[in-house]
Amino acid sequence: VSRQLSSTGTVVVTDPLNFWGGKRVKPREEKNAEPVFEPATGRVLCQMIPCGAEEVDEAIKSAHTAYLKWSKMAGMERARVMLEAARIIRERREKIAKLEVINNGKSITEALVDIDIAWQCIEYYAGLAGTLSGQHIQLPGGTFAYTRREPLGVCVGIGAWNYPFQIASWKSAPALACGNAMVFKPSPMTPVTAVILAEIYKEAGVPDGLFCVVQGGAETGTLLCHHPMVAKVSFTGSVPTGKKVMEMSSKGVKQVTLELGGKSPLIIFKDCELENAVKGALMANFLTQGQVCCNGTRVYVQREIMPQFLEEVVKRTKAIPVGDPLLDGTRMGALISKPQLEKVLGFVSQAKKEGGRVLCGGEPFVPSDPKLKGGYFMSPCVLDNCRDDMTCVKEEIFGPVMSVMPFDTEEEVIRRANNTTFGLASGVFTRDISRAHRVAENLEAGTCFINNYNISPVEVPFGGYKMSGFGRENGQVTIEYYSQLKTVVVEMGDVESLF
Ligand SMILES: NC(=O)C1=CN([C@@H]2O[C@H](COP(=O)(O)OP(=O)(O)OC[C@H]3O[C@@H](n4cnc5c(N)ncnc54)[C@H](O)[C@@H]3O)[C@@H](O)[C@H]2O)C=CC1
Ligand SMILES: C[N+](C)(C)CCCC(=O)O
Repeated sequence: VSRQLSSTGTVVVTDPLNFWGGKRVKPREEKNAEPVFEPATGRVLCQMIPCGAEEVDEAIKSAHTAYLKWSKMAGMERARVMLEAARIIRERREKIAKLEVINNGKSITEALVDIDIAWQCIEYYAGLAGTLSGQHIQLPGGTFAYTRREPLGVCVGIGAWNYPFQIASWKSAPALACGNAMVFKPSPMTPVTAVILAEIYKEAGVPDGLFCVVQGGAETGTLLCHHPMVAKVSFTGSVPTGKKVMEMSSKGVKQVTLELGGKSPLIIFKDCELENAVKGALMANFLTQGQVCCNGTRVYVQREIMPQFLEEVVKRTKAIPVGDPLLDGTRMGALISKPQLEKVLGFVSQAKKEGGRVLCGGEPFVPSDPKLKGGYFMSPCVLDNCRDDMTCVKEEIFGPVMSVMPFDTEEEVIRRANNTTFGLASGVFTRDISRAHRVAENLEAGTCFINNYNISPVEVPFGGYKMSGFGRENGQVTIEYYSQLKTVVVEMGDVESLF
């Protein structure tokens, strides 16, 4: 993609977006096609044509054929192929990031980070592929047992639209490292980059079919979850859909990993380093136009420093350059869709009705560039005067809206922070190290960031408590979620029969 071709408002994708058997596959029939929009312009970027039952079956069978070869390869050999895939992604990061921006609407600065995290994830699990092993257990009389760490088989990945390429990598890297194959279904709103990952794996040398991409929405997702040859489903998305995925998977007793939503608390104590706390609050709320599952959208600020905090956070929020996501200077692009923009703006008006005060933003934003007139932009919003019982504080907004609330004591703020059905992430800013670790211990969430927010090194496990899901992505522990133990018992004496 040349510089000219890849500017905002110019790209049209016509190549087939399905991938199995080692190549892109044209949809069998064009029916039920849905237009996919470029968020920054509102223009049609391509058509998403969902896969039906026969296509899903073909993809899964192709994955199974690849699994039979791949799972028999040495871990070190799988590692070599994965390292090559990571290298190719690194080499093409600009091109992939641009397509991600055109399809998703986030800024190029962020998309480049996403692509870097993607190859790092593949590199990390390549490093673990050669270390997979079991245990040797000694039993009386020289008899012994050993365990083997074996793959599960064909795994399904179902992704959300906020981190399309990164999610496909977070799911496929540990799956492939363990010897599994994966059939991945991107969100119907972001179908264009997963197939590039499939091509790169192929180029790096995986057996044909090892990483397949099927396009589609709920129906295709349902077919995947019900397919008898699928061993596991790893899902990223909303809580209601996650529940359905779990229910469907239960019919075939399939393993599930659920990365669901959140309404995470960020707690800022008066002894914090204020400038860092303000930066942390921005990182916790405004990445990817606020459409991030682990965002710290309930910002609790100790009363004494509330005025200084608000002044600084509002000043910086107003200064965020919103606009053409492909420009290097842009820090906030467009939301994923018109309905999503309307939904988020609806949360802001509801907050006003319930007594919230808009300190800045919260309005549709029309960039001066005429080609962006139809884009789904809004100005990032800070809401003050919020209470725990307000809709904007209870529900996941999935947009650039920060709700700020005062608190007085540590005990009080922990109780309020935990008063939610979600539990994905949390954060605390303080210079008191005992307090920091005590708060981290007492918060009911899968991650607690101390004196930062939303950094996600691939070495670190990521996942939810409570209704934010279970299972983990990233880190060594994820090997457990993509493998199973076989116990082999070896008798060295005679059989002592009871009969
Ligand atoms: N926490 C998170 O990471 C995310 C939260 N959301 C929230 O969910 C709202 C709705 O967004 P959606 O993209 O519609 O989320 P969703 O949870 O419905 O979709 C996520 C994925 O699941 C697939 N899917 C949908 N129904 C399915 C079914 N019955 N069986 C199998 N797969 C199915 C979708 O095609 C997509 O690939 C957003 O406005 C946002 O608030 C959305 C995406 C990610
Ligand atoms: C990369 N990070 C931590 C900002 C978000 C990743 C989780 C997600 O898929 O929303």
